[in-house]
Amino acid sequence: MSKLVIVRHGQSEWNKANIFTGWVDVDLTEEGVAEAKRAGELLKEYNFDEAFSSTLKRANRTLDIILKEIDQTNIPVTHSEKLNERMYGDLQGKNKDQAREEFGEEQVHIWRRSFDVPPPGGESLKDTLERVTPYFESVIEPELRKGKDILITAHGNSLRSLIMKLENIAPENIVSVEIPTGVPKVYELDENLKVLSSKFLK
Ligand SMILES: O=C(O)[C@H](O)COP(=O)(O)O
Repeated sequence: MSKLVIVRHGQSEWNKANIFTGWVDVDLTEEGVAEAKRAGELLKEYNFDEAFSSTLKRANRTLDIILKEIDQTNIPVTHSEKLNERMYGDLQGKNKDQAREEFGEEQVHIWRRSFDVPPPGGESLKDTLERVTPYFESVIEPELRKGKDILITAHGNSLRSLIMKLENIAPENIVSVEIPTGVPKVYELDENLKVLSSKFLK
């Protein structure tokens, strides 16, 4: 049996300002740092063999803060842009409320939460899933199959892709899945990587 823990980064400066972020490399806010510390406190009983993160600072800092908090800064850490947030294209840098005024509530909701409609110049969730899943299967799954316990810090939409895969969620049902910032979700997996249990730690 192995454990997989996924954590969305703590609140970022652009989460706070309600701005589409995507690949823009913004930092955590003070509250985001506090959320990451709290995630660490909740993970004190866990012993990780390895950790993975994106190449974006908000996820990397979240991981660093958690590892420091649980006193496991010596484990191997791998960074990959395959785990980066969904590329939000022309929406990056735009305030989400202003985008709703400009393009309409429904269109913005479709861009944010539909499975296969990309925002202009950006990635759909499907595009994101198509880069996250092969990476997970080729790099992270082999470690889980060895019985290793793994921590991943990443982003709202890269983690929604992963959750779709792990929980076998159909494209029409992923629309309503939201991942809070800084709250660890723990999966217990059997040797075939079937999910035995999953829960958010609070
Ligand atoms: O990139 C962003 O703006 C956020 O991290 C995720 O945004 P969303 O909830 O609009 O997909």
